Amino acid sequence: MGVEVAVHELTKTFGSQTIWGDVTLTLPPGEVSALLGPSGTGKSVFLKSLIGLLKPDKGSIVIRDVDIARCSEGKLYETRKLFGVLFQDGALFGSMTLYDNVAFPLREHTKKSEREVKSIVLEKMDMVGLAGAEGKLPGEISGGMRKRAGLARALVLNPEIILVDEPDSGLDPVRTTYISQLFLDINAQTDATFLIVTHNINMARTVPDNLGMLFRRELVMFGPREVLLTSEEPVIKQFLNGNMNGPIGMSEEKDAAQMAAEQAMFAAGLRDGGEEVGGVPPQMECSPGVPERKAVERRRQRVRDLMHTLPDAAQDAIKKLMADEDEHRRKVEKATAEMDLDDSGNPRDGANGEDANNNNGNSNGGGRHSGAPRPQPTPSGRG
Ligand SMILES: Nc1ncnc2c1ncn2[C@@H]1O[C@H](COP(=O)(O)OP(=O)(O)OP(=O)(O)O)[C@@H](O)[C@H]1O
Repeated sequence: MGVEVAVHELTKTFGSQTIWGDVTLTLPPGEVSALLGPSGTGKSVFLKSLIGLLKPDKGSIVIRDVDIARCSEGKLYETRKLFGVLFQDGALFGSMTLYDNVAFPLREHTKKSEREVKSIVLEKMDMVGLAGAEGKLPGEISGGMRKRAGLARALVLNPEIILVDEPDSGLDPVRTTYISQLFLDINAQTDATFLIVTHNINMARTVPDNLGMLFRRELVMFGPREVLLTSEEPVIKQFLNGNMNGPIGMSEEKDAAQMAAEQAMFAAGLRDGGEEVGGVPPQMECSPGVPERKAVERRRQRVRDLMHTLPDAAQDAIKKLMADEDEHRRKVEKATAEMDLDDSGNPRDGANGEDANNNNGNSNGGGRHSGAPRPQPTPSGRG
């Protein structure tokens, strides 16, 4: 299972500029979390602080009992091996083939033979859907493929924490959805803890288990995604609706006087440019054939435990989604059972007992193409 990342009262400044202060959040092990925030609020600085590339001024980041905000260089080096990072453009070496790019961390940080390197590189390239493209140069492929190659490289050392910086930058909406599903597939196959920094509202609404937002030099909120998606907090509503009506301004936050003047204009009918996107959509699923994410059941338990601490609107949304999800599972199980029966209602060869379990429940298969594809009925309301 991925590891927990516990951030406590973290503060980062550059000179007299406080980027954010007293940030406290815990990335639950093996779950997918996303961090939102207007441009310049320090999301990338936060990612860099998590991997120890930037030193915070105050607070702690505890991973497996090591506080990487103040540990020795040796411990930091060791702890960094738990991380895989996908930078915005994939950060590939332009003169190397995709194969050599993906092999790079293995050749740099391990003593594996070229045969072992090849087996790992091919496995990870397959996981990200790039099998066959090993000989290409980064300049010969699309931006989306470069990101996937960067992801394959981030995976070769089997990271337990995967950080992703703005995966949607430069991608069209369809490719953004594909890469979002790839993150969930990889989460299912590795059970690694994910943190995705994004501006993409659709991704934020449908992909993560948990959602947070940075604004005005602080973490406005962090928790199960239903909490942010049902929040009445003006900055969160404004961001999720992508409109001009709220505290986020053109280049910085608005002051009270400007807010009041604008409110009057919006009330008088000035259009705010956004489109109201209310409610909590169902979470995206993994690709057919990929084992279920282990995080799903753990998160359910965790959310049930903290349910009483959540706002009413979030509780209602969680209960409804859980009921829908149960119904969806029942349909999938029924369809799977029907698929495993012949016309006379008898189990088909190999579809009984252990064999059937292996096909559906094998989480050690690694590749996204392993295991029999499962039917995936679409839950109601899914786009
Ligand atoms: N090494 C540095 N030295 C000084 N200031 C820095 C440094 N790195 C980042 N900053 C400042 O920190 C602030 C936050 O930057 P950051 O790139 O983390 O924002 P962001 O939220 O990721 O923005 P975007 O969404 O536009 O990528 C900016 O004002 C930036 O200029």
